[in-house]
Amino acid sequence: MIILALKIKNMPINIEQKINKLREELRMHNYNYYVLDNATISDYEFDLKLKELEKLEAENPQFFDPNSPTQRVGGEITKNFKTVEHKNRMYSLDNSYSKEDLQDWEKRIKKILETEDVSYTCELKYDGASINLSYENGVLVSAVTRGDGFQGDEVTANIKTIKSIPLVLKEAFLENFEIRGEIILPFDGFNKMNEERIDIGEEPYKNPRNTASGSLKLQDSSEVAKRPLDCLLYHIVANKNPKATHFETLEKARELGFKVPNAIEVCKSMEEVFTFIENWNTKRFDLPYETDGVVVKVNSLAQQDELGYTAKSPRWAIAYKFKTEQESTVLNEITYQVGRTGAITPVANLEPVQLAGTTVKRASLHNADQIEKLDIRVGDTVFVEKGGEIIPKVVGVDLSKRPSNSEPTVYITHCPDCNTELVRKEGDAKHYCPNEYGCPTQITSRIQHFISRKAMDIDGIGAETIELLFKEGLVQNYADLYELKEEEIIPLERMAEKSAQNMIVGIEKSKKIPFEKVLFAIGIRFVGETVAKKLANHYKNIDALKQATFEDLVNVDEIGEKIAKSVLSFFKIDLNNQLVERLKEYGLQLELSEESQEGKTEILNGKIFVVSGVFKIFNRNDLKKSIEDNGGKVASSISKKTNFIIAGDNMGPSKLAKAESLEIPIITETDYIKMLN
Ligand SMILES: NC(=O)c1ccc[n+]([C@@H]2O[C@H](COP(=O)([O-])OP(=O)(O)OC[C@H]3O[C@@H](n4cnc5c(N)ncnc54)[C@H](O)[C@@H]3O)[C@@H](O)[C@H]2O)c1
Ligand SMILES: [Zn+2]
Repeated sequence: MIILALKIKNMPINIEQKINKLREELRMHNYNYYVLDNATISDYEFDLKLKELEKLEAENPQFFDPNSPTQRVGGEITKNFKTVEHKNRMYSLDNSYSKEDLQDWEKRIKKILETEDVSYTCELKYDGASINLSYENGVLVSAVTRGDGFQGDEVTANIKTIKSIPLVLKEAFLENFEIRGEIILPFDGFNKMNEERIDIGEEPYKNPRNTASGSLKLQDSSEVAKRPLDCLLYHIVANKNPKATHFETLEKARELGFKVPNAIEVCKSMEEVFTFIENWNTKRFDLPYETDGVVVKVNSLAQQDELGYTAKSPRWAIAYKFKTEQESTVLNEITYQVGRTGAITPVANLEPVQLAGTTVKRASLHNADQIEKLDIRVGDTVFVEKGGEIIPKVVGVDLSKRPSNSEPTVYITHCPDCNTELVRKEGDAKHYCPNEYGCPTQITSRIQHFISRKAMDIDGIGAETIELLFKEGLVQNYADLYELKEEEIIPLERMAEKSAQNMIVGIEKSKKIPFEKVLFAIGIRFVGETVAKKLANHYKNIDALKQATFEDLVNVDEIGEKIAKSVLSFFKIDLNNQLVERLKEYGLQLELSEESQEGKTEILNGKIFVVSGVFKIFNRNDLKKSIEDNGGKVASSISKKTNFIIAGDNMGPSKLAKAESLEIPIITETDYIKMLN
């Protein structure tokens, strides 16, 4: 008896605790996902937990809390932007994973509407970050993120860098309205950004969605402008919408100049909705961007009004989530690749398996932590997923199929290539081979980088030829290329007189490649194409760059501490200096050419400018370019060395105070133009 009473007494407390624990957990995941753009569990796992909480709350209404993650849109506002209240709330969407869920939804809405006569629009669910654009008299006036649904971050300046978003509409449409869409990063652009990151030895970005969302939160719009973001629109909010249906409204949006994808259909029944879903479940892999489901919406706007909203989502819409393309297969072997910067990447060699239309044999295992976290072992049956990334990834292990003699994976301690002991810096997920100048793969990858299209663009030599030349002892570094002789090359495997000649011609031609590309080619870590261009324009020749101090470097516009340190350590190494001197002797361009100086003047003669605020005549980047083209230099922050500050509207108060205390003249853009004339 006593035991029973205790049990009954304890039960509600347990459920309450369980509910609170789930709420806590979900709040943490929301924070990781929306604020840090770095989720630590899969969306599917997240959705399961949310559904579990929904169920517990429905069964135990006494624990209702308006602040529960089931009652609120998951996002948050950040402190880095102006917080703006939404005129019309922004909602999330209810999720479903099965046809039954959709049929239940249909029943619910038909019951509320008291009619069988409902048609739907089906759209794809674009995977990015939601945005609300406000137009007044045909002009874009603000762009705000969803935030917590009530208020969001005002990111107008960043949004204006996205070329497909019309700043002024083709025709007037209502006095004012809002249009909502998804900021996405197409696969192409995402993969290109990652190639560049890998190129300079940075960890690649995880996935397009996080990267798109993270890009919106960058403080520097010129950085955002470099990212190939796009915006797909799906909803107009207007007081006096002249259209009667959602579909017609979207057509109108398209006419106004917005990018509204074509994969939209009006469906007269759930059967037609299912057909749309099935079609796009496979066709979506041909799209240039990521989609994670289909959004089904009641087409009639009058019916939408009648249905209204729950605390979190419209009743008139529901998302159907695609299942991620996943297959299981056997992991035969783990091999380790050495990158140009010495970074080690573990690779899963798989029993070939068909996945999303391609045969997959290899998949990325990321790093030692990932292998340990998932306890991945050779012989395991593993789950492989393919997203928009070039290389598929292993996401889990089917433990029920683990062989009884399986052994935990022991990560390598020494370089598979040169046997040097690997190192791991604090805060870095990857292991590195520190033998930068002796490790064969690092040597050949550096030469391969040197000849690559974006660098010296040497025709007639490919990556394999470099390996061959290295193996044969003909080149040890990129400078050796310029000593190669035809008669040395001809006897090599798979070489003929013609190909040897082509190589020599290609190498000779590369002597004309401009300085900024040479600077990129010599492979200073973190100096990518853009940074190389910046440094070349600022320092004009390699010797000036070599003499730059840390303070000089970090004061160059857009050059941070990491790059500055890397430049300094590159020139601390004798071998690098010897190579650079040799390149100079061979006649490579180690200073800006006269041609690239054309149209440029020396009027500003080394004067250092700091640019601050928003400008009317120039856009910020053009202003900086103009300063550099006329012999001036642009610095990132105000110091004693600054000669002038060109101030636009909204110059930051701390900059203003600093300028005044150092008595540095503050001029307008008009003053600047006068200075040039
Ligand atoms: N893994 C994690 O830790 C974690 C944490 C939080 C949230 N999540 C995931 O995020 C999702 C929840 O995020 P959410 O609240 O933004 O909901 P959601 O992304 O599932 O759906 C709502 C959003 O879909 C977007 N959308 C795209 N195409 C659309 C279209 N054609 N029509 C209308 N809207 C369209 C809109 O921006 C809208 O705000 C869930 O899938 C969840 O799994 C994951
Ligand atoms: Zn090595």
